Amino acid sequence: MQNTPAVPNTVIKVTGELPKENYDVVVGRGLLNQLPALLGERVKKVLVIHPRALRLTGDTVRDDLEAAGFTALTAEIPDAEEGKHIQVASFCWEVLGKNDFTRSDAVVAVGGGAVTDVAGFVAATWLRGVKLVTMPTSLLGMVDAAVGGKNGINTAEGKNLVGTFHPPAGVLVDLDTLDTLPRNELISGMAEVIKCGFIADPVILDLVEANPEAVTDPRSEVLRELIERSISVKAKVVSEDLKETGLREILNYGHTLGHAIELTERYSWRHGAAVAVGMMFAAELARSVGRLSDEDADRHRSILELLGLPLSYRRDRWQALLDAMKRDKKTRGDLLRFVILDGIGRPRVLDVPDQSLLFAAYQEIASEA
Ligand SMILES: NC(=O)c1ccc[n+]([C@@H]2O[C@H](COP(=O)([O-])OP(=O)(O)OC[C@H]3O[C@@H](n4cnc5c(N)ncnc54)[C@H](O)[C@@H]3O)[C@@H](O)[C@H]2O)c1
Ligand SMILES: O=C(O)C(=O)C[C@@H](O)[C@H](O)[C@H](O)COP(=O)(O)O
Ligand SMILES: [Zn+2]
Repeated sequence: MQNTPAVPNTVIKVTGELPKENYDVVVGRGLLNQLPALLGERVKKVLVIHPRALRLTGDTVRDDLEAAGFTALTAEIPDAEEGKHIQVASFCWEVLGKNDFTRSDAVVAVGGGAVTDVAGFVAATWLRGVKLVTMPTSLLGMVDAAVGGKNGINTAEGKNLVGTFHPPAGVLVDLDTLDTLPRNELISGMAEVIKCGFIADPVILDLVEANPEAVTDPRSEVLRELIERSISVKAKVVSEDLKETGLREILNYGHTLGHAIELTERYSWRHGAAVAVGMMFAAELARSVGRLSDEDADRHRSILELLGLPLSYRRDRWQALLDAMKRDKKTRGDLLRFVILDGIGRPRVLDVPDQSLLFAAYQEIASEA
C-alpha cells in the first residue's frame, strides 16, 4: 500500500518594525511538537490558558510541555465570552504571581478567539509583557483572533473596551482541532473569512460561492485554502499597521454594528453572526451614499445567506444599537465612522456626521421583533 504524502505545513509571515513584531503563523496538522522550539530555551515556566470546554486539549499541551522539560501549569477559564472579563484576567494574574512567573516565562493560549483575547491581555499586562504563543482551536480564532496581536476584554459598557496590542511569538494553527468544532461555530468563523473576501481577496468569495458545502467541512482542501487566504489578508494588514493608526481599521468591516448587536444581545449571539449583520448594514450604507454598486451590495446578501448567516436585526433596538456604536473605537468625538466598500476589495472609512443616514440604512436590514 502506498503512503499518502503528508501535506506540508504552510508558513505565513507577519512582520513589523521591531524584532518582537516578526513571527510565523504555521498552518498544518499535528503541530503541538513545534511549541517547545517556539517558546525557546529562555522560557522555564508556561501557563496554558484554555476554556472549560477544552480541558483535555489544555492538559495535553501542558503534559507535552512538561515532557519537553518546561514547568507547565493550566488555567481553566469560563467558556466563550464569559472568559473575556477582568475577573478572569485577575484569576490568571493570581496564578502567575503565586507560581513566581518572571519576565522570561510565557503564556500559551489554547482555544477560540475569546481565550486568545483574554490570554493575550494577561500576557501583555503580566510584568508589563511576557511571551505569548497562540494555538487557536476555532475557525474564527485561526483566521482572525489569534493573529495580529490585538487582545481585549469586555466591560459593562461594551465589547473589547479594554485591551492592548501585544504580538505573539508565534501562532500554531492546527487544523486537526477543527474536527470537534460545532457547525454553528464553524459558520460564525466563516463570517470573518467572508469579511476578508470583501475587503481584500475576492477569490475567497468565488471559492465560497462555488463550494458552499465544502467550506463547512473541516477536512476539505477548500476550507484550508480559505483559512490560508484569510490569514494572509490579516497578516498583510497588521504587518503594515499593528496599532491601528489607519489601514488596520479595514479589519473592522461589519464590526461597528456587529459589536453593538453582541452587547445588546448580552453576548448570546456568536461574534461572526453579529458581524454578518454588520456587513449587511455597511453594504446598505455604502449603497445609499452611492459608493457600492447594487450588484456588489446584493452579493453580501447572497453569500451570507448561502452559509445560513443572519442578515437582519430587530427594528425596535435601533436606539440601543446607536448608543453602543457611539462607544466604538473608531468614533472620534461625536463623529461615528464606518468601514464601507467602494467596491469589492476597496475598503475605506466613511465619516458619518448625519445619524439619519445610518437610520435609513438600518431600515433596509431591520426585521420585526
Ligand atoms: N483579537 C482579535 O483580533 C479578534 C479577532 C476576531 C474576533 N475576536 C474575538 O474572538 C471572539 C470570538 O471567537 P470564537 O468565535 O472563536 O469564539 P469562542 O472563543 O467563544 O469559541 C466558541 C466556542 O467554541 C468552543 N471551541 C473552540 N474551539 C473548539 C474546538 N476545537 N472544539 C470544540 N469546541 C471548541 C469554545 O469553547 C466556545 O464555546 C470574540 O470575543 C471576538 O471579539 C478577536
Ligand atoms: O484585528 C483587528 O484589528 C480587527 O478588527 C479584527 C476583528 O475581527 C476583531 O473582532 C477585533 O477584535 C475587533 O477589534 P475592536 O478594536 O473593534 O474591538
Ligand atoms: Zn471580528
